[in-house]
Amino acid sequence: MTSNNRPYGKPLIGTSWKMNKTNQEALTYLQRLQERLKDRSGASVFILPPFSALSETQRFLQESDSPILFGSQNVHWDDAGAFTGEVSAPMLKEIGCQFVEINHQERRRWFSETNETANWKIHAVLRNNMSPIICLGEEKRETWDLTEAFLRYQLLQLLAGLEPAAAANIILAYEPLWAIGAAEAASPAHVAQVHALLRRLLTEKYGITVAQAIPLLYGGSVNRQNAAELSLLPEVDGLFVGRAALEPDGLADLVELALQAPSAASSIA
Ligand SMILES: O=C(CO)COP(=O)(O)O
Repeated sequence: MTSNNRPYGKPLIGTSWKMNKTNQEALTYLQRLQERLKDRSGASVFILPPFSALSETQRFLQESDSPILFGSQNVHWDDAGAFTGEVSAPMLKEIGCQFVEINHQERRRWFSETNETANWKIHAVLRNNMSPIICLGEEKRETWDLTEAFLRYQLLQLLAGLEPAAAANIILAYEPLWAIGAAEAASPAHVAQVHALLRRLLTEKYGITVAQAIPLLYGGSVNRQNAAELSLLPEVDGLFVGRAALEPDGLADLVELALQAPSAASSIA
C-alpha cells in the first residue's frame, strides 16, 4: 500500500516557527528562503507558521510558484462547533495546508495535550486529507528498556483506530523532551536505535510497505554542527528544526548539509 499524491521526498526538512513571526516577518523569511532554495532540488522543505500567518504564507508560496510546503502547528479534533478560540481541519485545508503538527511536547506541557486528544486530532487531519506530523518521544533519559516501553505505548495510543491506508499518510517526528531547546541533540546512536524501533513497530502494525512509506523525522536541537551526521542515519528520513531555522539562512544551510549526506538521495517509498 502506498500513499497517493504525496508531495514530498527524502530528505524532508522543516521547521515550526512556534509562536514567532508577524505576517510581515513571515513574508521576509519566505522571500529569503525561496531565494536560497530556488536552484536547490532534491529536498522537500516545509514551514509551520502560526495560524495568523498561514494565509499570507499560502498567498506568497502560490504566487511565487514555490515548492516549499506548509501547514499548521495545531488543530481541533472536531470539524466545526462551539469551541471558542479553536481552528478546525476543514479551515486549514481550505487555505492550502498540507500538514498539521500534533502532540508537540510544548502542547503537552502548556496546553494539556494527551495521547488521547492527539489521536482525535490525527483522525481529524486525515479525514480532511492532510498529513499529520505526529511528534512523539520520551520525557526523560531512561534505560533503553524503559524508553522502548514508553515509545511502544505512546505510538500505539497515538495511532489507535488508524487503518493502513490512512497510516500511509502520516509523518512521525521523534522529539524527546530532553533534547528540545537543549544544549545538545540526542546522540546519533540513540536516534538510530529509536528510529529502528519505530520502523519495527510500524512494520508489526501495518506491514513493511506502509511502514516504509512513513517518513521518520528527528527533532530536538538540530543545528549546523549535527545536521549532516543525523541525516546520514539509515532510518532518518528528515529533520524537524526549531531555533536553528528561525532565520531563513539557518534552514537553507541545514537543507544543504542534509543533502550532502550520501543516504539522502533516494525518495521515500
Ligand atoms: O521543537 C522542536 C521542533 O519541533 C525543536 O526545537 P529546537 O530545534 O529549538 O530544539
